[in-house]
Amino acid sequence: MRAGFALAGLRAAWSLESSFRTQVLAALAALVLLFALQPPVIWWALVLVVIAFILAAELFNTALEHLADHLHPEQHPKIRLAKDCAAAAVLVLSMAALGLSALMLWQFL
Ligand SMILES: Nc1ncnc2c1ncn2[C@@H]1O[C@H](COP(=O)(O)OP(=O)(O)OP(=O)(O)O)[C@@H](O)[C@H]1O
Repeated sequence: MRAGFALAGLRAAWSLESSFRTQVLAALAALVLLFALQPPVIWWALVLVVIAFILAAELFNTALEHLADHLHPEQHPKIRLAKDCAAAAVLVLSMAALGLSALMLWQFL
């Protein structure tokens, strides 16, 4: 079952990757902030989309790391490039989330 495989992926990322657990906790903190500030619905949509993008990027990052480590356990500059770019994707989205949080606090506090 497709959903079963996806849930297995979520469970694996949660148990293996501390960065995924950190991102999930940050997402929960963002939801608490939304409930506390009660901003207009567009802000809820923006925050939910950014949360989904970050968690999805983190899952792709985890998938790529595990695939690379399995297929090529030795050090290689191309593996470094692939892993660094995947990590950079998560960083870019995390910076967008920080900017969005700052804007929301500035607007509604
Ligand atoms: N096989 C490799 N060859 C070359 N460089 C590597 C290799 N594996 C890891 N690196 C370098 O080490 C960094 C960390 O890789 P690692 O697989 O340990 O990820 P991680 O520390 O688990 O990252 P994350 O916190 O995103 O899960 C990579 O971004 C890359 O620069």
